[in-house]
Amino acid sequence: MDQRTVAVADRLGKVYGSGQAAVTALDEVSAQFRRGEFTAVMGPSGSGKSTLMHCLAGLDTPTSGKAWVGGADLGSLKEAELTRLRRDRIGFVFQSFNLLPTLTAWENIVLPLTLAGTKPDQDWTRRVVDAVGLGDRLGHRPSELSGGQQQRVACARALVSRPEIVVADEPTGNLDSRSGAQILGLLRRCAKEWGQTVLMVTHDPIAAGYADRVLFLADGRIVDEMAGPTPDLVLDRMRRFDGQAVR
Ligand SMILES: Nc1ncnc2c1ncn2[C@@H]1O[C@H](COP(=O)(O)OP(=O)(O)OP(=O)(O)O)[C@@H](O)[C@H]1O
Repeated sequence: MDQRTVAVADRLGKVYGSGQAAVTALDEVSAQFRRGEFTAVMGPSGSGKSTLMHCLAGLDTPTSGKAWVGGADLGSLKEAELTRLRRDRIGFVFQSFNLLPTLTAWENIVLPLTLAGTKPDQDWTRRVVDAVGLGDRLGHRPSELSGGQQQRVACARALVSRPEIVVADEPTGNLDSRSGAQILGLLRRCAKEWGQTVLMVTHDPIAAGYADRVLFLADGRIVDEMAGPTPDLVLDRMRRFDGQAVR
């Protein structure tokens, strides 16, 4: 294994339900994710993108195969160890922001530290807050912020504990293109400047163009990989998903 490998999917399989109702969401998916690498995961609806991310981030348990993070086999961890790993090593950004409405932007950002009972690393927190560029909006509640600003708060919250891995599930799905570009630029910076490993699910070829590589899933399998993606190349590849719905 490459020394820079931070996360590994090793023949991951996931079957939901059983018998006639069984759905194979992942079918022997193997992939490695390196430090400082920004990977986009694409594929038709239902191809297993979210399931793959959730298994890699310890939010879901695979039916077969293994997920490794930082040398730890997630399947061998006790629930408390898994919770700690998720808290300390993985930052999550979701399409729907998931901010707490009663807290200010600043309180939302430092919430993971408050819950963990740790003091913010002042220097790092300042860098994160500067990077998301919320300026004088830190005292506002989510309802007083635009969607783009809310997602920037969510990104800062994901980054404040300085995780090795940032997992983003359609982070720009609810944003206009300008706000989306700010989020994507920030995720790129996480990888290039701060050496974090970024995994992003997206349906958008423009978003995928910010990544270092794209993994294409179909029917729970990796069917292709593209290094140095551009929106045009990605769009081209998506059109070739035989007869499958492409959003
Ligand atoms: N909790 C669940 N119970 C049963 N089936 C599930 C569950 N979660 C996902 N699935 C099924 O597993 C398959 C893969 O789902 P997944 O959400 O990973 O796909 P996706 O590529 O992320 O889709 P989308 O782009 O629509 O979000 C789908 O057929 C889905 O219906």
